[in-house]
Amino acid sequence: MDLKSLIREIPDYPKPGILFRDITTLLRDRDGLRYTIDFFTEKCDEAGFQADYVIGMESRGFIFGAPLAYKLGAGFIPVRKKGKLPAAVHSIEYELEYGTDCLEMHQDALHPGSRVLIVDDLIATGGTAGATAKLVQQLECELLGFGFIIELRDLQGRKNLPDLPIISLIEY
Ligand SMILES: O=P(O)(O)OC[C@H]1O[C@H](OP(=O)(O)OP(=O)(O)O)[C@H](O)[C@@H]1O
Ligand SMILES: Nc1ncnc2[nH]cnc12
Repeated sequence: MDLKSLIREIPDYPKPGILFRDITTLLRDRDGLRYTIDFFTEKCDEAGFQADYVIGMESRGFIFGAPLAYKLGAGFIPVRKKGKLPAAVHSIEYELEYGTDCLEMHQDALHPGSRVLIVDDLIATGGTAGATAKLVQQLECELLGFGFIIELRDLQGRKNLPDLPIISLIEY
């Protein structure tokens, strides 16, 4: 399936100079959504990811992370923007393609030795995924790799990630 044809492009959103890759047009397409999750699962199986947990980052990472966790037989752990999680958290600040932000994860969500896969809709600069990787690695977990629906190659986000397998379904 031509997944690229289901991604809408919005110039100058949310700031001038940013070409926003809008996944809502993929999500509303029933065949596209099913194909995306099934294809993502297949790629994770091919990569040999045997995850105990899929971690997804707020908010678009939730949309793909939770169904992927279901398909892989893993649990799902949300990493949220500052102040959204109710129990004690670990926090980390990071830079976005268009700003800075802070991510948090519950302190008791992971235990040393947990096998973890980090999933998001898109990697741009790699700031979000890189910060999440640091959170996970501080907890002595086994980070298996990363999965993205979209990778913006020009921004070289991979440079901000540890040297681990990376899956991306669509590249620009
Ligand atoms: O590789 P990076 O440069 O870090 O950019 C990628 C991140 O930016 C977007 O999230 P955003 O923070 O806009 O939040 P949202 O998912 O709530 O829209 C996207 O969903 C990724 O999480
Ligand atoms: N160009 C882009 N399109 C959609 N989401 C993004 N997150 C960071 N950069 C983005």
